[in-house]
Amino acid sequence: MTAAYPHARLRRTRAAAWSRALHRETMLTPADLIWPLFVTEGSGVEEPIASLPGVSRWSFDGIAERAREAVTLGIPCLALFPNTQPGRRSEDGREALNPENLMCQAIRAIRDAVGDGVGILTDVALDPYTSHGQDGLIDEAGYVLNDRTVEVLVGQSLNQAAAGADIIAPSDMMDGRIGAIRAALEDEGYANIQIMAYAAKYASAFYGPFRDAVGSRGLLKGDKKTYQMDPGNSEEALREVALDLAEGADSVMVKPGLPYLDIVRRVKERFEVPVFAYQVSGEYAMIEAAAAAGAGDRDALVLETLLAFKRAGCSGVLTYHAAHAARLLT
Ligand SMILES: NCc1[nH]cc(CCC(=O)O)c1CC(=O)O
Ligand SMILES: [Mg+2]
Repeated sequence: MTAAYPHARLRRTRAAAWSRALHRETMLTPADLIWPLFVTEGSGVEEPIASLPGVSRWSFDGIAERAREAVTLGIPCLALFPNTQPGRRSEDGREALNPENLMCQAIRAIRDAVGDGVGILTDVALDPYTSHGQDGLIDEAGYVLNDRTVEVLVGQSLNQAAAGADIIAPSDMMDGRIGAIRAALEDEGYANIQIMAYAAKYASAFYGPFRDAVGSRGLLKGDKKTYQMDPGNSEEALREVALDLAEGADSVMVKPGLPYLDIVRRVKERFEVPVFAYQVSGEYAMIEAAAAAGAGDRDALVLETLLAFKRAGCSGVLTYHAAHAARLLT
């Protein structure tokens, strides 16, 4: 044991700004951020999303512009989510396999704009492409079929890989998809494409604004509780992570973020692998609403919450505040 009061005074090192800087254990930099972007059709289009104030869907030219901004801001990675046109959504989500879908075109627009100046993370799941808003194929009763969905997810992953994705990020929570996708990537010569597995993704009430952004909120009947995790579970998250790592994931994701930092910590301590968190749409909206209501300073709320992810053990955070935070940090 070290000295006790009055020899030990923890306030000593807090007394001056220089000393607080010197003793700070955790740092947040723009390199810790992944910036999610919503893609829509057309050109010169910016569609604000009402439930995500400050976030818009962009057509390819706008996506390319955001990529240039990311390079300037030092944000290393973009995550893409499409708002598929209603006419291209179907029961089986086959638009996910179209080499000309919004995701693939956005990948190419980013490459044309900045080359490999940013990493491109692509979401694998069928919800932006299905007419029923579920992440996979369903039977007559509406149950999401695991193994048949995995086959489609493999095709979706290869489609994204061919378009130039750097990180394949399955967010669907089907069993066995990481192993199937990894095997297919190896077979097709994509040995260096990363997989970031949404390993512990919970059936959360915080996803509402995202479903508006990709246009699936009105389509979704029921919930996703037969595949996403129960918020009461923590041991199960470790099991999910163990399986995804064994199947070939390079890094794992915990989602949502702030209410699940205990999971981040347990995963980091147990596995010592790169762990990421997704500060989801409802969390973003909550911070924006709090700031708008005068309940706190927006910039301070943003930086404190993002720093908390780093302190909990995250290598990085997927956040809609990425660009704003990076501007505050540079
Ligand atoms: N594959 C679905 C998916 N991918 C990312 C999010 C939510 C992200 C957010 O709320 O920001 C969701 C929503 C869901 O599971 O219904
Ligand atoms: Mg799993």
